[in-house]
Amino acid sequence: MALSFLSVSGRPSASLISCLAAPPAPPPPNPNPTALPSLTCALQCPHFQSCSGCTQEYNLHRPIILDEATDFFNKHGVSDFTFDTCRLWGWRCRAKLAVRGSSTDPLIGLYQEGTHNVVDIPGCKAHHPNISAAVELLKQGIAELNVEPYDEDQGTGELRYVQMAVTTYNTSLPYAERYRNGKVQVALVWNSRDENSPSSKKLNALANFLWRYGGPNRKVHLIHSVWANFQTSINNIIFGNRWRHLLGERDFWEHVGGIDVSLAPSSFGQANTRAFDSLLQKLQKYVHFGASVADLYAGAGVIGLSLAATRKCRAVKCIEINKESKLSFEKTAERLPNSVDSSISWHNADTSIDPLSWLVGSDVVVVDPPRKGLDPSLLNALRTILSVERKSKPSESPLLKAKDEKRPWVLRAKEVLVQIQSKTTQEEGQSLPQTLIYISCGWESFKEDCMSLLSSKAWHLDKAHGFNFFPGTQSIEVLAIFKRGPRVSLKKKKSGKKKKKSS
Ligand SMILES: C[S@@+](CC[C@H](N)C(=O)[O-])C[C@H]1O[C@@H](n2cnc3c(N)ncnc32)[C@H](O)[C@@H]1O
Repeated sequence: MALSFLSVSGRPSASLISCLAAPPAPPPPNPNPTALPSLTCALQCPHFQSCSGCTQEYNLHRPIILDEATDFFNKHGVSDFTFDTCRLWGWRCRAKLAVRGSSTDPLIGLYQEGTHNVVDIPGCKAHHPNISAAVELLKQGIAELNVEPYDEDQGTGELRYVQMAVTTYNTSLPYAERYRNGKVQVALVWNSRDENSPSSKKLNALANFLWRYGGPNRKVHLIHSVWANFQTSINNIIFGNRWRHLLGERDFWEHVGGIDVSLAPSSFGQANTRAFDSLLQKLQKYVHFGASVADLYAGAGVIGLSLAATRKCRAVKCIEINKESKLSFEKTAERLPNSVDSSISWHNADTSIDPLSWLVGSDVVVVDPPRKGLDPSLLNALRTILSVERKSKPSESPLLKAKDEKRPWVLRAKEVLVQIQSKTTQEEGQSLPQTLIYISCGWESFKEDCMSLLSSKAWHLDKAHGFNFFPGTQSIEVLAIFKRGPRVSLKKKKSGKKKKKSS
């Protein structure tokens, strides 16, 4: 269904760009063709009132905050903000679901708003359809094998949560069929310390059940692999530290941003694969060929490595706090085309510790923080970047200071865990970034960080784009491009040129 470019009278409007937006069932015929396309972009989900996942039922192509975002960017100098409506249904390729109820009547879904009551959500309109199919299969396995869902009050039971992730990477299928035929990596969060506990027999039986009825020997091959995670803590943290691969392919590949990407179940992965791909393609245009890039809050380094491959970056440095992402980074880096000749590194570090040291030597810094936004120390380093540059005599450069660092805990935090050298020698420069690319899933924190950056006068907003990463919710994903220093108005630019000519 093609969505038109809409404008709301009396206010600047975002250009709406539509991509594949297939409804779950054919929409009812529209008796009034002049009416707004609200009904054709409706969620049509029976769980809407009870499940906390979606908060917007109509106009999925126009999240409620879109007008506010358009106004905000316009006020800050970006009059051509665009919004990509993306896929409206079946977009979620990664879901973490609670397992509660009883073995005869298991509930697998999200909490009801403000409670810890789990709402069962068969046929959820946001989930990739194969996640829903895998959940149904899991329920059958739970009932048949008498698996006890977790009881939060008592701390008893066996299965606490399940994470389902869909890979649409299947090069043996034509591109148009890959999404529909995605396979599901199932990670079962088991209420025991490790695989040696007495209940492990049941865990293995459940994994075998999924494999027998959803694995490669079935007409429809649904299950990609089965993993176990062991978690006994009584807090709300979903995953424990111990992971075990049980069945199926160990490696989970996806293709986004022009590269093959490996994602372990323990690493961060974007929920909306197709929308993320659109964002990466847009982002690449803002990075010049041969740039040196710092990718902060990097996860498994998907953004940095995609830039290394598509923008022939001189250097890419990824900084991530979760050490579980290291293996996925290494696998992805190994699969980069041979033509990639960047100096690439992945650091298991906290961006908020000595953040300036991560910025030095990069032309472009990409930040993709969690919903709460930038760490205050990083925000401060970005705000004061001009003064650091001005004050720095060559002998006092931030880079040299970083090299003189002696504090063992700071040195430990900066340890390079993965290093791939470029074939041609690349000297790390001492420059500070001229471009800041901010990717945000938290609109409120983004606004605050953005205003703080602009008020410092160290940066101005150059471009901004929105992506419908979470249709049916209040959230959008923002890609904002900041450039160093104050905005140079077009008038000034023109008069500057004239002066040059006449002199
Ligand atoms: C929104 S995710 C983005 C991941 C990655 N850019 C991607 O698109 O796959 C945010 C990431 O920041 C990491 N993170 C959170 N706080 C951090 C910190 N203080 N320093 C470094 N990484 C951090 C999280 O572990 C997570 O992987």
